[in-house]
Amino acid sequence: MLELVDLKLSYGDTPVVTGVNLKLRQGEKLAILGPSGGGKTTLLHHIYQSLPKSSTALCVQSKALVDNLSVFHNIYMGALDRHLWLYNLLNLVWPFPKQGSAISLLCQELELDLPLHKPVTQLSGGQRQRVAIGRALYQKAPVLLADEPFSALDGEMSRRLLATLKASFSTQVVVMHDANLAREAFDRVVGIAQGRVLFDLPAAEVNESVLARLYKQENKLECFDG
Ligand SMILES: Nc1ncnc2c1ncn2[C@@H]1O[C@H](COP(=O)(O)OP(=O)(O)OP(=O)(O)O)[C@@H](O)[C@H]1O
Repeated sequence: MLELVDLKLSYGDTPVVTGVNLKLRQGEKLAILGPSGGGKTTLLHHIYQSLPKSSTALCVQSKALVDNLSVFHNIYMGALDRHLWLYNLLNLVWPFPKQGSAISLLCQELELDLPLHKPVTQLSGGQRQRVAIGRALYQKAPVLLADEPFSALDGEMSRRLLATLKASFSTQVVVMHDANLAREAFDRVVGIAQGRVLFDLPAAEVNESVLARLYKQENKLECFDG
């Protein structure tokens, strides 16, 4: 579904991703791990640009929520492309019961016990993340690209929500910092540091030594395969 060959990305004259080769197959669930500043978000955005927008839900910190809108409106935005503009406009002004029930059910699934009309500015960081996940789920696209979607949630809730995502998105690329969760819930794990792919392994082969080498790459860069 996507093959990146010798990919290079930069901001202005500063290269941040170099020589990346990466294949993403349909139905695959891929986690991206690596030290801060290593190029994970930059790579994820490039992947988003390379895939058809109609089949891809993006859940990233920078494009998170519209602050002056409610939980309902922020989640409903995921479905804007499925309806005509007039339906969207009417529903945004005066939510239809059908959309209200569907979003209410989704919130229950996300363990969000909140009034749907509550402005998202009044939510905690973890609640906001779940609204953002709700919007991605409401888009009903087959592919999910997400950047640290659970960073503000506890480990157990993250596990439960990952199971929900697994059932809803056949293909996933998720940037995360929790290596245990990455190994448990994904098929493949890619390790990135200093803009390079240091390993690309089946999740079962990502052991402590592979992880230790990934996070100790400050001064030397060496690719390895476990
Ligand atoms: N808009 C930007 N303009 C210039 N440089 C940028 C920009 N965004 C990121 N960078 C730089 O590119 C490099 C890679 O950043 P990126 O956000 O992709 O890393 P990351 O692995 O996702 O980090 P983190 O885990 O901290 O989110 C960093 O050195 C960062 O400072």
